[in-house]
Amino acid sequence: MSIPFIVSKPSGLVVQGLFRGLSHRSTATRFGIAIQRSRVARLTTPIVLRRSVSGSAVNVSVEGKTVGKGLVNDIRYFLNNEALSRYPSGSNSASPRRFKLPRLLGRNQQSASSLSSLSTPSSPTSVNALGKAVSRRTAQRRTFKAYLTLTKPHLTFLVVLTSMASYSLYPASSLITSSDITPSTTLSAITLLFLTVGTALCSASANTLNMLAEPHLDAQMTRTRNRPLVRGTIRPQNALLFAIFAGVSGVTCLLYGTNPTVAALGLSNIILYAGVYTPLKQRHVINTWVGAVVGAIPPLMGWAAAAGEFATTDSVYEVLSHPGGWLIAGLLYCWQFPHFNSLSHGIRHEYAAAGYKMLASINPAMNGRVAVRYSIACFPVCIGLSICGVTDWGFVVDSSLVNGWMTYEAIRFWRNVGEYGTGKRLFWASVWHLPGLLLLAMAHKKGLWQGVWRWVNGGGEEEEEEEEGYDYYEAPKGGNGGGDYGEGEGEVSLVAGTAR
Ligand SMILES: CC(C)=CCC/C(C)=C/CC/C(C)=C/COP(=O)(O)OP(=O)(O)O
Repeated sequence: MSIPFIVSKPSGLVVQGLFRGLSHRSTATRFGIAIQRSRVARLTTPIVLRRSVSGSAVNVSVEGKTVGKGLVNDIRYFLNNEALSRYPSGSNSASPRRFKLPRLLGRNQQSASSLSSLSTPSSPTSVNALGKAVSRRTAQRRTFKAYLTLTKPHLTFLVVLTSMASYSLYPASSLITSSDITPSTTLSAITLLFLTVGTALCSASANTLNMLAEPHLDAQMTRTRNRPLVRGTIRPQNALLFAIFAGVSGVTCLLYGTNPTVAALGLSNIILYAGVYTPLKQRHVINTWVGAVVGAIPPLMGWAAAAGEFATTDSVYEVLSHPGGWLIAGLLYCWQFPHFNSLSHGIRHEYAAAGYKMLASINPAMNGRVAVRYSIACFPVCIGLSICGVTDWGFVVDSSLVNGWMTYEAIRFWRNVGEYGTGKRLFWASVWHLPGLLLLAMAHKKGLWQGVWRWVNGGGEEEEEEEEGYDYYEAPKGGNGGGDYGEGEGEVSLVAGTAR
C-alpha cells in the first residue's frame, strides 16, 4: 500500500512524496511525519520509505534508487537536506517536486528577498540554493541540539530544580536571632540566578564528561545510542572543550554569585560523577550508591547558597551547620533508589550486555529490596524537616501520604521482582513523587502562611509606618508574652518581620 506524505519541518520546508510499504497512517505518524491528505493532489516524485525488517530502521529510495538506510531521525534529516541537493527538481522526474519557501526565512525580509528567486521550484539551481540555505540553518540547529544533548537537559533541569527548591526552603527569617545580623532577611533573587546558572553549567560539564567516557557503552543501549558522541555529530575534542568551558564557567558563577562552599561542592560533584561514578558503573554495583550521592549534592548546594547570605563568614561549617540542608540532600539520596532501580529493571538485559554492573541485572531480588528500604527511609527524612523547623507539621501528614504511595509501589515491585508492570508503576510513582514532595515542602514552609496572612492584612504597611519598630510587635510582657525573647528582641522581631 502507498501512502502519500508531506514531510514538514518547523522551518516551513515541505517535501511531498509517497510512502510505500507502510501499512497504515499511524505507522507513518510514528515516524514523526505528518500526513496531510488535503495536499495529496499535488503529488510529486515519490520518495519511498520502506520499513526494513529491523524495527524502526527504514530504507529511503528516490526515483527507484536506494539512497539511504537508517533510523527515522537520520531519514528525516536526509529528506530535509541531502535529498534537496542530491536530487534537485527536474532530474529524471516525471512530475516536478514542490518546495515551499521556508516560513522563517519568509518572515525575515533580507533572507526572503535574497531567496525570493528560489521560490520557483522549476529551476534545479534555485532548488539547490534553497536546499543549501535550509541545510545551513538545519545544520546550525542540529549542532545546537547536539550540544544541548551533551548536557542531558532533562537531568540537568531536575538537578537545577532540586537545588532551587532547597534554596527556597531555607528558613531565612526564622534564623534571624541576633540584631548583629544586618543583611536583608529575604533570599536574594540574584543569588538564586547565579546558583541556577552555575549549577546548570556544572551539571552540563559533568554530563558531557560522562558521555565522553563511555560512547562505546552508550552505543550498545537503545536509550543512549543516539547520543552525539556515539553518532559522531560532535567530535570528542569539541565535547571536551565544551565540558571544560561549562565546568570553569559554572564553578566561577557559583564562586562569584554564591559562596566558596557552593563552588567547591559543584566542582567536587563534577569530579565525583565523571571521575568516580562513571568508571564504577563497569566495575561494581556500589556505583548506584555513589550516584545517589551525586544526585544529593545539588540540593545541598542550594541550601548552602541560601545559608551563605546570612552567614557572617565563608566557613563551610556555618553554611552547612543547619540540618535542613542535609535532610533535603538525604531525601534526594533516598529517592534515587526506587527511581533508578525501577528504571534499570526495565533495561537490565541491555545493562548486562553492555557490561554495566547494575543491581537490576546482577541481583534483581536485592534491587527490589533496596528500592523498598529507601522508599521507607523517605518518611523519617521528611518528618525530620518538620522537627528541625523547615516545614510545618502539616508536612508530616502530606509527605507521609506521598511516601506511602511510593513505598506501596516499591513493595509491589519487590514482591513481583519487577514483573507484571510493577517496575513501570514504581518508576512513574517516583517521577511524580519528588516534584510533588518538594512542592508540598514549599507549601508547608514554616511561617509561610502566617507571612501571607500578615501581608494580606496589611502588616507590611503598618511596618513601614513605624519609625522605630520596637512597638510594632508587642513587646512580650514579663519577658515571655509572645515567645521566648531576650534582650533587644523587639529589634530582632522588626528585622524578621520585614522578611515575611
Ligand atoms: C552540580 C553538578 C555537577 C551536578 C551533577 C548532577 C548529576 C550529573 C547527577 C546525575 C546523577 C546520576 C547518578 C545519573 C545517572 O547517570 P548515568 O551515567 O547512569 O546515566 P546514563 O546512563 O544516562 O549515562
